[in-house]
Amino acid sequence: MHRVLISDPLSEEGIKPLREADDIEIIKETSMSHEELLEAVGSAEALIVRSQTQVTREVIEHGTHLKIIGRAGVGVDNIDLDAATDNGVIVVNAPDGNTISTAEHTMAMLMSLARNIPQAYHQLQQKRWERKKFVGVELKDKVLGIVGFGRIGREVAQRAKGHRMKVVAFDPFLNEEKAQKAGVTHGTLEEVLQQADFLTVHTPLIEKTKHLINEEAIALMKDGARILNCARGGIVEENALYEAVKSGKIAGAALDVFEEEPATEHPLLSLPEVIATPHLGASTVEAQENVATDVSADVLELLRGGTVRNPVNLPSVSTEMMEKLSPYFTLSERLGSFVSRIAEGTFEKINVYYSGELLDIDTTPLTRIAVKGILGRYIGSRVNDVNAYKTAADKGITINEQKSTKTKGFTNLITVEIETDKETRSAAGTRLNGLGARIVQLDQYSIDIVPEGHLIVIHHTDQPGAIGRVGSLLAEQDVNIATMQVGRANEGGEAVMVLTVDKAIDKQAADQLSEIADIRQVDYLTLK
Ligand SMILES: NC(=O)C1=CN([C@@H]2O[C@H](COP(=O)(O)OP(=O)(O)OC[C@H]3O[C@@H](n4cnc5c(N)ncnc54)[C@H](O)[C@@H]3O)[C@@H](O)[C@H]2O)C=CC1
Ligand SMILES: O=C(O)C(=O)COP(=O)(O)O
Repeated sequence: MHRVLISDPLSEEGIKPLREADDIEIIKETSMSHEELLEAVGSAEALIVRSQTQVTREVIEHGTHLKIIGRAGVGVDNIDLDAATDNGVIVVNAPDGNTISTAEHTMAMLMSLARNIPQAYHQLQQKRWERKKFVGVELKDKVLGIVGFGRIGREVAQRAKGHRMKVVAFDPFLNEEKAQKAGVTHGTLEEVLQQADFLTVHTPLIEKTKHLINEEAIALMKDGARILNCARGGIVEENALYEAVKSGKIAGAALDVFEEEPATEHPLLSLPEVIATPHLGASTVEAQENVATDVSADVLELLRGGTVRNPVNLPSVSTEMMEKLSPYFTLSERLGSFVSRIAEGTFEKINVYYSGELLDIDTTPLTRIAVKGILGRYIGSRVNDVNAYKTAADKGITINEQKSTKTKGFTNLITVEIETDKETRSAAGTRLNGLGARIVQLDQYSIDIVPEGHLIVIHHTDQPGAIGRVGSLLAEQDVNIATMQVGRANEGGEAVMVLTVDKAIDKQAADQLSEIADIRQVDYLTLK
């Protein structure tokens, strides 16, 4: 008998297949204390949650029999994915089931915001017939700025077009062609901020999107613009939003989510221009049935020894293959992270070439992990070697894996290349006997760096003094250079410097480096 613990409210209709299974015992306890959860998870093979239960490392480690965590919804930011992976627990979610409901909720919030519906209703309840106070704005011909053009962002765009709004969207995976197909205008983040009358965010909450809409971003927006967040608390910085609404810079905001939930005492709720719902985006009969059905199917499948449809963290390689491939996993992922960091533009194609002793083995898992390294720049921990291909396909990125007999003198060589709408960039790496992994080529330049720690990649014109100026500027920042590799196409021509440094530099230091004469591009990253 497999024990399944359900710790958040889930649709009974959706979990019917689990209820009806002879080999499943369900424990549904939706108001457990932390201690009760720790105890209950101890005997469960599956844990199914929504956004409420915080599935921390402590919870996962108490789940000594846990095989799978099912998230009946999209965002997995309440689940410690690293801890799940470390403990061999597969995490699955339900990425499609609540898209429509959340898009519809966003539209409800957009219209309520434009017409002050909650505020006016509140006044009526106080027996006040207020008409002058609640003059709204039309949506027609207004610009809706969308940040994050994934499943929900795209659905919101379609509906906003129905209201004859102009939609301008930013997403690292969106280019002119895809935008045109969707009938929206493609913009940079700055352009979207500058043009939006209403701004709505639909990204995951990951390191890169935390406080994406902060004081600086809001300053770029039109005076009197309005902001919506029906994605995750923390994408819009709450203090910055509070100050902007208080000062009148932002005319109003609609929030379904907060950095800390429940958020009944939040200062934003004291502002009359702010309307809010208690994380209701996915709370419809239909969405709840969809996500519960999807997650139940995966849980049932896995507990019976099958494969899951919506894995979030699952590394699935046979033990035998693992032995051959494992020395190359880290190298592949880091090559992917490295190239993705230096490539500019919208990613369109990923090419991975293998040669030498990698010619005769199935390198697909390595390609997947290279793709994971690349997409991780934008999607964070939600992409893994299992879902990397699907995620790339969803984003319209083609993956091409090739075997090549060109070894360039190495016994094994992996080359990861990204084609964007602007350029093609590549890096090649090898494992040297006894010395570990090395990145040996960046575009046309031969280099030799260990792919770990803090790196700075500088593209410049080969001129006397350039290296010295970089060294001095980093010294001023108290950044110690551990190694430096320089490559150039020809004397006085295009050149590259790759530095490993003892501590990470920040954007400000990188900007200062870019201001040095003859320097064209500065990228910095940490490989770990
Ligand atoms: N309020 C609620 O009840 C619900 C909230 N959500 C939240 O909505 C969000 C979006 O969900 P989906 O559309 O289903 O996910 P999705 O994965 O289909 O789309 C997310 C998009 O954000 C983009 N993105 C990532 N980093 C970005 C950046 N720095 N700038 C711009 N775009 C970036 C990705 O490329 C992707 O296209 C998630 O945070 C999810 O948790 C989802 C369902 C219900
Ligand atoms: O699916 C998501 O990401 C959501 O935010 C929905 O959250 P919920 O399942 O309603 O607690």
